[in-house]
Amino acid sequence: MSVYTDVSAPALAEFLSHYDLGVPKALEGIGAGTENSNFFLQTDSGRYVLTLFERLPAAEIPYYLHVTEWLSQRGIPCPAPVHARDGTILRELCDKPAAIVHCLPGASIVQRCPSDSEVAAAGALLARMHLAGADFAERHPNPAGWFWCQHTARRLSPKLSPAERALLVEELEAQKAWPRDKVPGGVIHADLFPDNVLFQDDAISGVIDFYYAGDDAWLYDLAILANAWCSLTDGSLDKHRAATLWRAYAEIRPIERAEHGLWFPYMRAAALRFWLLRLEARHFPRPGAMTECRDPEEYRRILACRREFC
Ligand SMILES: Nc1ncnc2c1ncn2[C@@H]1O[C@H](COP(=O)(O)OP(=O)(O)OP(=O)(O)O)[C@@H](O)[C@H]1O
Ligand SMILES: N[C@@H](CCO)C(=O)O
Repeated sequence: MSVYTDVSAPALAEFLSHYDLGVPKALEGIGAGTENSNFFLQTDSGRYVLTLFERLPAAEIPYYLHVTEWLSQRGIPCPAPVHARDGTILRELCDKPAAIVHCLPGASIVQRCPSDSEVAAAGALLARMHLAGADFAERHPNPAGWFWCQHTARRLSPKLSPAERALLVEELEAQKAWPRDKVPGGVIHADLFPDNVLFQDDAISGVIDFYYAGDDAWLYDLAILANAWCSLTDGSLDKHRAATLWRAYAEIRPIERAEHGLWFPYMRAAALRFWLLRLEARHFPRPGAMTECRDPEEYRRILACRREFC
């Protein structure tokens, strides 16, 4: 569970006095998620999500809120920020940057494999999101892109076992040659795992958690989905599900010839990135009241399996 900061009733009341959202009825900490403190906020005008940003510097947060506002205005079901009376979308609560966004209906898939139709829906939604974000003007390099991977690998190295360190060194050496800017790209979500997609009546009703979004290759975003939605327990790729994902995506954004040869390298690059992300969370944990740590081994296994393809 992840709620790093407790919000008292007086602090909430002061915060809400800047918004036209009516009287607060309930504030409930959300257990899922690892990065921020999230709360369902019920007021007499509706249901919202209150986020206190625990990791991101305040200066970077407006980008994420602008992206979701832009995409939601273009038909992507994502959490549009609520504007305070003075027009701002980012304020401060308990000495943390904080925002209120609209609460989306539906529930994510938990403790089961996504079905073919759910995988296809996720692929199609990702393609729509890429196209909807194509004209978004703010530039923001992928915060967990190649530069971050190299930096995090150096930071983690003394904490790793000899076998983990050897794997990391080999991967950095192999992956440094792969092109990252010669293929179509733009805003990518970069964390579209099943827990960040809400379904209602078999259709996607919400895409959440844009706090890793940034500019990168669109195919790399699809590779993140392939690992997250189409991996078996042993880390191997369910090729049937991956083909379903690819087809559904390509029907909406046809994949260019230059991208085809990068499909497997990008899955491997995406596996490395999430292995590092989880290792970082394990070896450099943030102090938190309730913290869920995801297993780095899952992504080490996925990485080991993707190495067999390229
Ligand atoms: N706009 C929203 N509408 C409905 N539910 C939401 C919304 N935002 C967040 N949630 C709920 O809160 C949970 C945690 O949110 P989120 O995934 O953004 O957490 P996080 O800590 O920011 O990130 P991460 O998943 O990367 O660790 C989600 O699983 C979902 O249940
Ligand atoms: N989706 C990431 C967590 C960061 O949002 C993971 O599964 O490691």
